[in-house]
Amino acid sequence: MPLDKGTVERTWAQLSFSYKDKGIITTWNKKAEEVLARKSEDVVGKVWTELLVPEWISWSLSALEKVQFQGEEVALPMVTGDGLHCCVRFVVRKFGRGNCFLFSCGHTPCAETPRQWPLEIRQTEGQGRAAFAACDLPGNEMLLEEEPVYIRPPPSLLHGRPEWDQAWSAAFNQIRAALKPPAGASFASLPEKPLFASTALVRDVLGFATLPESLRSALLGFSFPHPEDPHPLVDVARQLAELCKERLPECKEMDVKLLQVGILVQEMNIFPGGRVFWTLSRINHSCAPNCVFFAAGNRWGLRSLHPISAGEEITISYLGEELLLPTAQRQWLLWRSKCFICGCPRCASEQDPMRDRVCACAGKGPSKWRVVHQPAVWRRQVASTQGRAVALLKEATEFPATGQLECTAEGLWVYGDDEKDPKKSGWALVDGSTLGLGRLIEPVDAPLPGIVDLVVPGRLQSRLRQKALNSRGKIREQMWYDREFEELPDLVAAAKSARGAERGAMPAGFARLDVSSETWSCGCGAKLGLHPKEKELTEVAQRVFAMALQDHPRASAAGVKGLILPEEAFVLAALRLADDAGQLLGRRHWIWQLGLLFALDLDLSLTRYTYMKWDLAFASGTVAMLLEVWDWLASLNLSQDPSYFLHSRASRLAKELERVPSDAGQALFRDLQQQLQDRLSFTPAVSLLPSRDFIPDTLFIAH
Ligand SMILES: C[S@@+](CC[C@H](N)C(=O)[O-])C[C@H]1O[C@@H](n2cnc3c(N)ncnc32)[C@H](O)[C@@H]1O
Repeated sequence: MPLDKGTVERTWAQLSFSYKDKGIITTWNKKAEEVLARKSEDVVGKVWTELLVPEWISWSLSALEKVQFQGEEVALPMVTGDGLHCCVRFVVRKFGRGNCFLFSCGHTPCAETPRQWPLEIRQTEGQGRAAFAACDLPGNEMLLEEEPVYIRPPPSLLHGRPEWDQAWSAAFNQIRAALKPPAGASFASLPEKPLFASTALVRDVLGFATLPESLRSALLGFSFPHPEDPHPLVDVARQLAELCKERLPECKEMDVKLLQVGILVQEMNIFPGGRVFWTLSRINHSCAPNCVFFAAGNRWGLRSLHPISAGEEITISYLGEELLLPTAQRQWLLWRSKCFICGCPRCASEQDPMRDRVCACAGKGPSKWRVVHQPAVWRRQVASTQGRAVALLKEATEFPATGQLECTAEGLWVYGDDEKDPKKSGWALVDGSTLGLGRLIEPVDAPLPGIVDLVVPGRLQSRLRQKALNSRGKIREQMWYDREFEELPDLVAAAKSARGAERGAMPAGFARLDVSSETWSCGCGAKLGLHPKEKELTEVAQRVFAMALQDHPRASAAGVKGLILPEEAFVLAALRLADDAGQLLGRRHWIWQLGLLFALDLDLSLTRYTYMKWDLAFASGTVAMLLEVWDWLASLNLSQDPSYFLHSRASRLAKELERVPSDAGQALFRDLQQQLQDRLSFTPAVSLLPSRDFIPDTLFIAH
């Protein structure tokens, strides 16, 4: 597809040479100077083949000879001014046998060794075109960089136009279509909601209508759903196209169907920041991708997450943190925004580990414990440090346990048995963190991972309330979440007691959702029915934890993007929701884990935007939450390293912790701090997901 010269000249590297004059370079623009680190004055007048990697000259010449039409692509390995190599992908414009114009549409990063263009685009069955590795590709490496072909006009384009009168608003607000999930989809039972027109779609229309003809036809070469497709977005695009044709001068002469397709093609292929890319926009989605889209300042590209074998499909994720949602929710989001039902290996799997749930069998603790605290620990009649002591166990003593566990505000307790003298049987505390001590006892066979139980399901909300909430004003109840779980005491008890067993890698006792039958099957042989409250909790949690919350007008006015200003009632209800889900479904369930992420972001925001100061106990809890989410992610075996989701949060927290005053309990805190540092020692391929900024209004008090 030919590209418009005027448009590409602005940003793309451009090289032209004269065939008549034996290949002498006649143009070399600023972008070419930047990509190939060669000044125009050093290049113009030279023969262009001098810029090719010597051993690839004849290969490059024959590749160029094979080009028949304007708009075809060719990848040429070139030497930069610094003596490095990169492979530049050019769109060819040939002008007879006189001159050859080449516009770059991407390049590999400069390196010592000659590079090959990493991928090829091929037609697939059922998923349109897709990208495949052209050779074996290394992991954790930049594969290519690109300039956008097209950028959607900014919101300012819409400011102050005479068309935005009452009649426009009335018609615009009428545009909607029912988001009816297709029958048989995993998300078919999710509630039906309308899809509305947005101002971003109006920008799509104006951007498309004002494009030069040749670039418009280039855009139409990207994928989009058929204009008669029953998808609600297609319907919304048609209604908006009709309105724009009627009301906007730029669209008066345009065909409605063309405007409709213009919206759809942008929506399907656009990347964050409203950019469409020549190559990146041909890459399909996977919920366990092998590459990531990379954006840093004015540079965009593709980075591999793992080594990729030649011929393997290259995939990226169109989702952000939503990757941490269960299958039905991910599929629903992708269907809503990109009009396809994802069938990637993660979605096609029979099981959904995001919905791991406790089975009563998981409540059994290890059967043999060893004292690791010096000089000794007490065993007590009841699970409380106030309880009467029944036995003193010296360091290194090993003792059998019944498997009974009890969770109290002081932490997890195990019931130790004394066969010779039953009077000495009793409860021992596992971790002394609430007393300013470290680990007291450890299982003999399966040491517990190093995380300390500082934040447990049921206590997330009270933790924040104690530390930072303003109790002066009466908090308005949130109507969207009112819990009624009293009818399920047994389950709560089972989930609570199972807490100790939920750690680290998934123990055999965990119930995993068998997607095909919508039941949980446990390693112990139990089959659990669909939890009646899970659906209800999921619906709310999806809104609260997994989707971008609305920008507050004040934040937008201040020009700050993505800020969230929650009401105190909202924050409390969100934490209560996580608490309930954690108690009912266990700590490995996604709602509890996303609740921890939410709470972590709140903590970071509170210390940034209020006068709240860290103290040792609170800061230890924040680190423990981060470490718990990290370990959960690691145990899920997603394609991304947990640091992908957590690195930027962890590094911000590590900096914050330097300000925490030291006092009693320091050993535990230092241990947590060290664990955080250890995880930060690995730099992720990209860290795309920074913490959310919550700007607490007047609702939080300073301590
Ligand atoms: C950015 S484009 C990707 C390239 C596109 N396949 C093409 O033919 O140019 C996004 C569109 O590709 C398709 N797509 C992407 N990932 C897919 C997947 N995992 N399964 C099915 N279709 C997918 C959908 O139609 C989606 O709207």
